[in-house]
Amino acid sequence: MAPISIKRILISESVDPCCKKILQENGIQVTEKQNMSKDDLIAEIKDYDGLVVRSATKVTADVINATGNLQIIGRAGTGVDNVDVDAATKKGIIVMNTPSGNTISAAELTCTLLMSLSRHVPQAAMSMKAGNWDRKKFMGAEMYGKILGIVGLGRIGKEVATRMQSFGMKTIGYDPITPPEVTATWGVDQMSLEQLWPQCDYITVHTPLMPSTAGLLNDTSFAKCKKGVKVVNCARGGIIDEDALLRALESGQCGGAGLDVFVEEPPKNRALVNHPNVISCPHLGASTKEAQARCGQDIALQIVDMVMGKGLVGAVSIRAQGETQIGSNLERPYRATGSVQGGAPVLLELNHSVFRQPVSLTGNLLFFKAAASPQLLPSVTGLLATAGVEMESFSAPAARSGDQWFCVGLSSLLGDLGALKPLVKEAAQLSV
Ligand SMILES: O=C(O)[C@H](O)COP(=O)(O)O
Repeated sequence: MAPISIKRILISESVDPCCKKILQENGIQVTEKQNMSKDDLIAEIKDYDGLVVRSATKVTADVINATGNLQIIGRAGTGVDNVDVDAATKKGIIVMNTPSGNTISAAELTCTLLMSLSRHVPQAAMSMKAGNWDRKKFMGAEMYGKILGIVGLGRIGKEVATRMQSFGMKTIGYDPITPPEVTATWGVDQMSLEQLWPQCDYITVHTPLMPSTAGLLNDTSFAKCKKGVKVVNCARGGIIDEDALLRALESGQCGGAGLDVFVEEPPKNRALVNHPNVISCPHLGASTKEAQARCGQDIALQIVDMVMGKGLVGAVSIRAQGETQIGSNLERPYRATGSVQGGAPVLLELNHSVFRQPVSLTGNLLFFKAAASPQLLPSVTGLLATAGVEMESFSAPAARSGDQWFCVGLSSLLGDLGALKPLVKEAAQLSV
């Protein structure tokens, strides 16, 4: 990968100081400006080669179109739903995130909300502050022996599962990508959502917000749940339909909700926030010193690597090298562009969170365009193994969703695409 020149970076939110320090040590000029309006950002952005954000900065198409020489949008955190990745990709701007820095913090907050819901800790604390001593009102329930449904079994879902198992909970889950045989090794039985809803005493969601997950818990799914089910959302506002949730809380179908995220932040839906069985936080999932230090460091080092031509770690979109966009085939909010020559596979250095592999990858995914035949995958992986390419894990997500892309996660950075060329040729023959 050729080095990319980045001289000036704007950090538009509160990002750990180590980020600025690392960038400056590598010769990049850094400006920090917080709480900018959209107009301020549009006026400012044209002077920068890079932008570092968290979730509050809305990097819309208007902002992206106002950029002059912007090369990189770095998200110090996981969710990129505040960035118009399509608009950035069209303009050749690389978008990258730091998907693992806040995993533990988000999982710990989820567990905190699950346990707070079971013992009404926030409500009891408020009652105490009001001068009361009410031991009857806050009768709770044990977590022990209860069933926790985890929708979305990526990094955070996995960490939540193992923590809550230590409280004696039975964990079941659903994920369209992570294979059931993998989650079984973490003690999570996978099943369809239809099977999952009626079994759960508690449900927690850990998916990105995208068309297929918006309103995942809605009137219909709440109706299928056990009466009094308690739900937690530390992922993204809108995965649980807020109006449906309020109706379910009012009817008692939902016994309580722990919410860290909202459709609008700060939330306008005061009836929801003020409901006595709702406990909420102002999007604090990643707000720990440890998570912020990791995310700040990760994004700075990833940008420095990119500047030095060492590769694109954590990229959720890459600079287009060819005509074909393959991301839209993947039913993911991420977009990948790369050169696809005559249907041959392409090596993309992409954020492994796209496929949320069960083990940590270095960020390399190998895509194969194939005739939607799951039988092809063993041939391809066999081919890679013969060539001595190590694979940490692999999946065929596209085959599962009925389209025509295969993906293999590689355990090491291949760096030199040339090393893969003979394989690419052979795999292409396999795929036609
Ligand atoms: O997507 C994320 O990383 C979390 O929601 C945290 O967002 P934040 O960086 O704005 O706290």
